Amino acid sequence: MEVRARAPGKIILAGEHAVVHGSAAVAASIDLYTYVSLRFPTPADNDETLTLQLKDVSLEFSWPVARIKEAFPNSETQIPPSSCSLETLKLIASLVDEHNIPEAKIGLAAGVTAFLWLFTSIHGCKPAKAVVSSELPLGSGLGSSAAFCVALSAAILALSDSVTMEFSHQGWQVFGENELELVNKWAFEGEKIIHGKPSGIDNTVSTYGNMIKFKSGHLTRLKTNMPLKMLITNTKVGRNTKALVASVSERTLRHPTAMASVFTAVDSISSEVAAIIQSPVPDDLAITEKEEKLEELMEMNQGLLQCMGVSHASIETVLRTTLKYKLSSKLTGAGGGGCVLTLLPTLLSGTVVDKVIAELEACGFQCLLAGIGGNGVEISFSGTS
Ligand SMILES: Nc1ncnc2c1ncn2[C@@H]1O[C@H](COP(=O)(O)OP(=O)(O)O)[C@@H](O)[C@H]1O
Ligand SMILES: C[C@@](O)(CCOP(=O)(O)O)CC(=O)O
Ligand SMILES: [Mg+2]
Repeated sequence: MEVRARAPGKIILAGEHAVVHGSAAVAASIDLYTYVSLRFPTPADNDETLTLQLKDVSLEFSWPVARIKEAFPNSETQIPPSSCSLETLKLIASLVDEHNIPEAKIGLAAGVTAFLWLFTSIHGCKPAKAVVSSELPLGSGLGSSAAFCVALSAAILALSDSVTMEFSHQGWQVFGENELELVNKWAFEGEKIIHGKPSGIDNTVSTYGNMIKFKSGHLTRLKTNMPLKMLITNTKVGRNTKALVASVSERTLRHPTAMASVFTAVDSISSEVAAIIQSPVPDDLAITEKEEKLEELMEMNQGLLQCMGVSHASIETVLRTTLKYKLSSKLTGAGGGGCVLTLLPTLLSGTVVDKVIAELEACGFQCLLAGIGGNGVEISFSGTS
């Protein structure tokens, strides 16, 4: 039997980085997904390897199960989810190192390590093949790392004894609440391996979908009927979330009082964004007023992200370009390059949208309009057991 899982990427409307330090943040899922298919070989396959195929980067990693047992002698299935100790991380890293990942793609090692930790923790040392592909740009602020961990955790758990719910064998299906909680906890452990110190917002919004407020590990699901359209501009400047999160923590150590004020300001912005998004929208005038408030809050949040040191020349170019059309923007995700959000007001003409996209693309950026607030992780079965 083969299981497929798909988990969405996300945008952060307010509060990135500050959320790692206890402030509130608001995020929404987007309709771009990471897909994982997982199957166990049949006896006829005579396959004794654990394989991870990463289609987006055209790499495949395969280990004989005996080699994993040898490198990792104390591996045991973990119930409930637990963190990967430093010692185990080193053992897994030695398995990943055997594959000589090209230097330019070294950021992938953390993802491969997360896979090995999630798989062996849930299934032990067993042959299997996982195939990953994504519609998300990797390392761009749209939460590819979280979607990777959520889709992997969902697929791995779906074929484990930890999930006992009955599934029909047709189309994409959602897990029950208990299963979602388990997927989210495991995915968080994977994100820890990739991000170092994640807040948990990315894996949570990828698991549950829709729009959420997140503070100190606590999730509030937001209900909204406000139409929200965002242009996503990928500067295509590569960066690494782990390094950016660490740089904000270092600045916080150097300037604890000033940074505490920055984080408090972001907390208020996120709470206001959540309140605006949730309040009823009786008419077009009310929508315009709300959009104007959101635009101002996005600009304020961007200013504070600059204070944290995570903006970038490419991000500033997007801000200046969109401002020419009186549109407000902020970086989304870890910054340092990556993606920028621009609010597209409901009454904005299509011609202006086309012009701003043309100007951004002429700078070498890539624009996309994704659907916001769809389902979280889903799974689908095929084949017979
Ligand atoms: N589809 C994928 N295939 C392989 N690795 C992936 C994939 N998606 C995410 N990753 C892992 O996540 C890392 C990117 O995560 P991160 O720096 O947090 O950026 P973001 O989450 O904003 O995309 C990659 O370097 C890789 O380790
Ligand atoms: C910077 C941060 O707030 C979001 C990172 O998102 P991304 O990996 O850049 O998509 C980190 C976190 O919350 O774990
Ligand atoms: Mg990430």
